[in-house]
Amino acid sequence: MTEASTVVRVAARGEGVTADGRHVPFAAPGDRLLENGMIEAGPHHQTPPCRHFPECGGCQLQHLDDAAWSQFIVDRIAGALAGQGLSAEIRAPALSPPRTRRRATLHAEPSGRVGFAVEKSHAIVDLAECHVLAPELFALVAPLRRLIHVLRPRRRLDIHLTLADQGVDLLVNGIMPEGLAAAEAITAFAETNRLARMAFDEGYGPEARWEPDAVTITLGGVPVPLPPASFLQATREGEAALVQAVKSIVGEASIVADLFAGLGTFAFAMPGRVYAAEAGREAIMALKAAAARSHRQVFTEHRDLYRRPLTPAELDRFGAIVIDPPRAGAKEQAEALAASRAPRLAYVSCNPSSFARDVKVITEGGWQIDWIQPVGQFRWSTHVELAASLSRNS
Ligand SMILES: C[S@@+](CC[C@H](N)C(=O)[O-])C[C@H]1O[C@@H](n2cnc3c(N)ncnc32)[C@H](O)[C@@H]1O
Repeated sequence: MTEASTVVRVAARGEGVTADGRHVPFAAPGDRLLENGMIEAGPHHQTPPCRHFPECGGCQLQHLDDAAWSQFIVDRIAGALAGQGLSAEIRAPALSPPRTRRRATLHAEPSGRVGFAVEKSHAIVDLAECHVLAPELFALVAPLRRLIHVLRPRRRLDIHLTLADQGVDLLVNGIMPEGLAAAEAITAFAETNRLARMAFDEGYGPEARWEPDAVTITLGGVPVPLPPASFLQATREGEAALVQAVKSIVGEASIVADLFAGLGTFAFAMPGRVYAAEAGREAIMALKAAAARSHRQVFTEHRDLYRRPLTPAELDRFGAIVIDPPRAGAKEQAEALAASRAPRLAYVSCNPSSFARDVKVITEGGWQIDWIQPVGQFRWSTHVELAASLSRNS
């Protein structure tokens, strides 16, 4: 029998919850809350691997072993569905290993501190180690610190790092360096660290100061031009798990719609003809150029799917539909999907709450959820991603 003080689950924000409903920070399922307020570690409580945990805002769940983290992900999805009166088969989550994050935003203070922001604060943890970033990204932290001392920013900078085909693509927001000393320091930094690109943006758009070769990211075997700070799935492993799930849903459909297509993560993985819609101008132009160059049958449309969702009649032309909206979900598009007669739908989501809300609308139109593949690509964080298979039942 479970004691009242035993932690039985992890809440959406990451704290443990006891059988009698008390919230306990940094407690894992199986831990016990003692009378003196201390936690007695249970079998799923692991020693956090990083010295910066829990101050660093990059991770919230390093005290959970992988089994408990998986269960958290499944519970989060099941809970969001239950909130809408829904349930579904939820498969075992595909977890990305440590040190595989290929895209991250770090912050730098004028003092030279470089790292993630402290949870619920503006302070920055000066990173001495990181167990989630790909080694290529982490290797830049110390050299960045030295560069910041030369650039002498007046305010905090946001540094977007992306691992591209040619190396790391770095975009620094908040400064446009001027003068010879800065120019020389930037060139030396980019050259020594073999950067693919280094760009700066002070609010008027990115300006590349280093880009020896055109920067690309290969998606589905196609090198796609990579605009600075583009959306990409956070890890290669996460991308592969989502792509595999989407491919199994789409099957042999000869024409597929990829809605909220980004740079074409799913469009370029599809076997047949693809229609790709995306509101980001740079992204859809990159996708279009890559499709033309690689002779892929991908038809692109620069379209705001919140203001102008595909209509049921437009959707009915496709053998399968893939939708991967931002965190807010796709309320307007979900309403049209509910009325569409397209046979298959792959809904990819980074937010179980908006997913459940949209899927509720879609199922009311005669669809059913076949299964859900969760993906944990933000290791030790409370972010949850998923790909869901839906088909018409009437
Ligand atoms: C979660 S990302 C998915 C991108 C892509 N499917 C991938 O896996 O790389 C969501 C995409 O939706 C785009 N987006 C945001 N709002 C949009 C809108 N109103 N209409 C169309 N696309 C939008 C973003 O630019 C972004 O590329």
